[in-house]
Amino acid sequence: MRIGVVGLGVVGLVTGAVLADQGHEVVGVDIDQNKVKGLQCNRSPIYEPGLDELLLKNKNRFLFTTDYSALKDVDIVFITVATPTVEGKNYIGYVLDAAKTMKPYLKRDAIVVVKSTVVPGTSRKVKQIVEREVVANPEFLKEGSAVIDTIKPDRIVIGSDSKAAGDVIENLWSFTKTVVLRTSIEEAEMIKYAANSFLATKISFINEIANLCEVIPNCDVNTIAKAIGLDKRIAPYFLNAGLGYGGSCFPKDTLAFASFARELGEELKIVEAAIKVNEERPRRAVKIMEELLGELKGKTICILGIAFKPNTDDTRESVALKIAKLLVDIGANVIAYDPKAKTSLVEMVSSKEECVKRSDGVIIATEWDEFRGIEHMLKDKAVLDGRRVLDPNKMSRSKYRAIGLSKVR
Ligand SMILES: NC(=O)C1=CN([C@@H]2O[C@H](COP(=O)(O)OP(=O)(O)OC[C@H]3O[C@@H](n4cnc5c(N)ncnc54)[C@H](O)[C@@H]3O)[C@@H](O)[C@H]2O)C=CC1
Ligand SMILES: O=C(O)[C@H]1O[C@H](OP(=O)(O)OP(=O)(O)OC[C@H]2O[C@@H](n3ccc(=O)[nH]c3=O)[C@H](O)[C@@H]2O)[C@H](O)[C@@H](O)[C@@H]1O
Repeated sequence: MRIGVVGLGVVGLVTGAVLADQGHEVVGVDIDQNKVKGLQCNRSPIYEPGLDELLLKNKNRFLFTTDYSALKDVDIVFITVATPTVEGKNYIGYVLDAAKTMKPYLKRDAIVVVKSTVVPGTSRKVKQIVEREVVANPEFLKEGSAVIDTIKPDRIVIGSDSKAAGDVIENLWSFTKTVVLRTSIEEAEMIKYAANSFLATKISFINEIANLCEVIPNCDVNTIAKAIGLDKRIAPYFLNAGLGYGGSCFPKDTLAFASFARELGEELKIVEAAIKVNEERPRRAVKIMEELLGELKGKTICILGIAFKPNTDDTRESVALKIAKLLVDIGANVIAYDPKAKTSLVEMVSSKEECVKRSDGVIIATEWDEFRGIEHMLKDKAVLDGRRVLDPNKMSRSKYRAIGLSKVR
């Protein structure tokens, strides 16, 4: 089929690349000229495992442009533009702009698919604008495993008014051989927010248990998480205690969902509590460093990992950067190392060895594999293992703290 993808971020690029790999002719449209130019020269704007290879392999089937008229022959067009949270609310301006701009070029029977995360009611607005069938097909991929998540998703959600339009999209994704849920448009939009909010809540829940473990002797949150996760009703996933959730989605989507509910006169109390717990994480990390090192003004703190999670160069809403900012504000010197991500907020150094060597204290903020097994490098340093990558038995008792591990052991 001929497919359009509007918005070439993680979701648009991966969706386009995977569909091109299935033999479809795909055209990607973005308003960012630099991004499009780079893609035309085979330069991917993001690091995502497997994506470069897929783009290269399908370079004749996935073309890039800033010109919306390239959508004139497409059978299906995905809207994958950004939907940031602005002043606490889901901003759908880019989605509506994309819909308005594409409309004059679309074939009469083209199907418009809303893949961006949008509050219930948005896809129906898109339908009014484009005057074509609209399908809500939310995306559940994770950064760092976006390609594999798109090829093998846990489920596909297809919300549509028209059975025929829904069938076309169901058929498009049939190669994934996964469970398909056919829903109303509004249910599909709601499922996305409910899923992200539930996952964020799971993380905040275990982070509160971690806080409690730290003030009880002989307690390790990892043992608690493992044991509760063996109950099939709880499941072992998303129970890694740490410095809190970051990234381009959980923080923005939980906020937007809670304020969307409030506008309708409903309070999502649990989601609001999950947000509050998460917002307190960076300050807690700084407090632990203060307990280890005393006043941090003038001290050098090395942050290992600034990406919001491993295997990505994405630093959007990265907890590491929030901690860095707090440290800078209180007068600490902050240096950081990350295998892939960059920032201009603090000095980046080129190796973990240099970062550690120059520091008084070390915070492990992202669980990159290369930070495992480095206990020997950390002797004589104050260390906060914010992502539980170190072996507590190999660490000094007085200068080391780990999230969710008793202060007194
Ligand atoms: N990043 C992720 O892991 C996931 C993101 N999502 C959702 O998917 C959507 C896209 O997210 P990302 O790929 O991270 O976005 P992104 O922010 O990385 O990229 C969005 C792209 O849209 C482009 N854009 C904005 N307005 C445009 C317009 N009118 N016409 C054409 N292009 C336009 C921007 O230039 C940018 O390149 C968001 O709604 C997000 O919540 C859903 C699941 C996973
Ligand atoms: O809507 C989205 O954009 C996506 O948001 C998340 O994906 P992503 O943000 O890429 O990454 P996650 O693996 O979910 O991690 C998010 C944050 O939670 C933290 N996290 C995750 C799991 C855990 O157990 N503990 C924990 O602190 C990570 O460190 C990271 O900062 C969801 O997992 C995806 O299903 C969803 O599609």
